[in-house]
Formats: sequence, structure tokens, C-alpha cells
Amino acid sequence: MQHHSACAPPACGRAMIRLRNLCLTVGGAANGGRGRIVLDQANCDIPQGGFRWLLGPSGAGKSTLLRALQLAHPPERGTLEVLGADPAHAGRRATARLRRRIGAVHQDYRLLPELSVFDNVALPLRLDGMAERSIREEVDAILSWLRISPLRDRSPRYLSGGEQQRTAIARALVKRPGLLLADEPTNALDETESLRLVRLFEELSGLGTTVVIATHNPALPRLVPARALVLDGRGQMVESAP
Ligand SMILES: Nc1ncnc2c1ncn2[C@@H]1O[C@H](COP(=O)(O)OP(=O)(O)OP(=O)(O)O)[C@@H](O)[C@H]1O
Repeated sequence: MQHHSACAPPACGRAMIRLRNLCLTVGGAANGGRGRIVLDQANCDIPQGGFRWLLGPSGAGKSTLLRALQLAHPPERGTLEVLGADPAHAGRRATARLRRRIGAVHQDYRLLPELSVFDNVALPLRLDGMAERSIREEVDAILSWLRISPLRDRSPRYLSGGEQQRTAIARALVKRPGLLLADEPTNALDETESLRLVRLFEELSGLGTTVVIATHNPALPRLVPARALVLDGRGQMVESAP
């Protein structure tokens, strides 16, 4: 991989993610400490349909940056635009609408154990007010694609790690998000499933979804060569060519 000192401008089209002098800290005032700088004046543009790996050693801040992109971790300073909007200047309703256009796969899946696999995946569509009949079609299609249809009535509580991970992925994808953020989305999957999944993410980016996938598995970016955002753990982020 060839490294550049700064992130390249978007190849074409409008930036769906735009960072300008973005500073992110963790464990600050809320924890009574001084906080730790995860990103120090980072700049980056990702165009619509862009695909980026998010790389860096454990603890470098990949999950924190994904949380910020999901509008769940406010920046300390600088500008963060997501899906063409700046949440710092959007009202609560506009921010909630923006969040609904983001699909996120968390490292710990965050499935609701009291709901079935089907209902977990249906949740974002129900929150959007979609008709039940359309929900059934959409959910069944994505469960089938991820090969978890036989699990549709089970509680996530009794699923394997890989099955839970695929359920979380189905929930992130079912609403056809404009931005897909995934934190180690293949760490519980075997090689064949991992390859299918990253190919799906690649396909989605070809269809216009902006995709950011965090991983510390060096094998993964080799499956789909794409630009990478690399965090060094000391606040710096560089963008590397595929
Ligand atoms: N709420 C918090 N309070 C204090 N420190 C935190 C908090 N959340 C994260 N951190 C610290 O911030 C740093 C970045 O964590 P983060 O989870 O973003 O890293 P990561 O690159 O995703 O790591 P991994 O690859 O292990 O998942 C780590 O040093 C972590 O210990």
C-alpha cells in the first residue's frame, strides 16, 4: 500500500463523508479525566459510493471514528459532514432522519434478545413506518441472502457468533442505507462467508452506498482492494491507495 500524507479529494460527485480538521477524544469530561485524543485535525472526503477500509492497530480509534460517523460521538472540534449534512447545524429531527439513513454493524452486534431474528431485522423498517407486507418481503429476502432464513423465529440469544453477526448485518442492510458503517463485520464468519460479505459490500458501493469497514484483519482488504483510512493510534489518519 502506498501512503499519502493527506486524504485525497473525492474522485467524483458530492462528498458523502467530509472531515475538516476533525478532532475526536474519548474519556474526557464525562469520565472526569483529560481525555485521550483519537483523531487530531483529520481531513478526508469520501464520495457517494466510495468504499474505504478503516485500518489501524487495536485501540487506535476505529470504533470511535465509526461512532462519530454514526452521529453517536460528537467531535471535540472541527467539521464532520455525513450524507451531505452537518449534524452540528441540524435540528434533532433532521439528525434523527439522517441517522435512519445510516446502517451500522457493531462489533458486539447489539441485537435485542427478546425479539426474534425476523423482528430484529424488521425493526428499522417498522421505525420507518413501512407496511408489514413490504417488511415481510424485504426481511425475507435479506435473511435468505445471508442464509439465515431457517433462524427467522429464533431468539438471537441462542445463535452462534456467526449467526448473530449475519443477523446484525441483515438489520444494517435491510433499509438500503445511504451509508454503511461496519465494525469488524466478518470476525465471526468463516473465509467463504467473509468473502461473500465483502463482495456484497463492494456491490452496494457500486450501487451508490458509501461504505466504511473497520478491521484489524490484514487479509480482508486483500479480498477487495480499495482505498484505506489508516489510523496510527496517535491521532493521525492517512489515506492509502489500494
Ligand atoms: N468511553 C471511553 N472512555 C475512555 N476511553 C475509551 C472509551 N472508549 C474508547 N476508549 C479508548 O479509546 C481508544 C480507541 O478505542 P476504539 O475502540 O475506538 O479503538 P479501535 O481501533 O476500534 O480498537 P479495536 O480494534 O481493538 O476495536 C482506546 O484506547 C480505548 O481504550
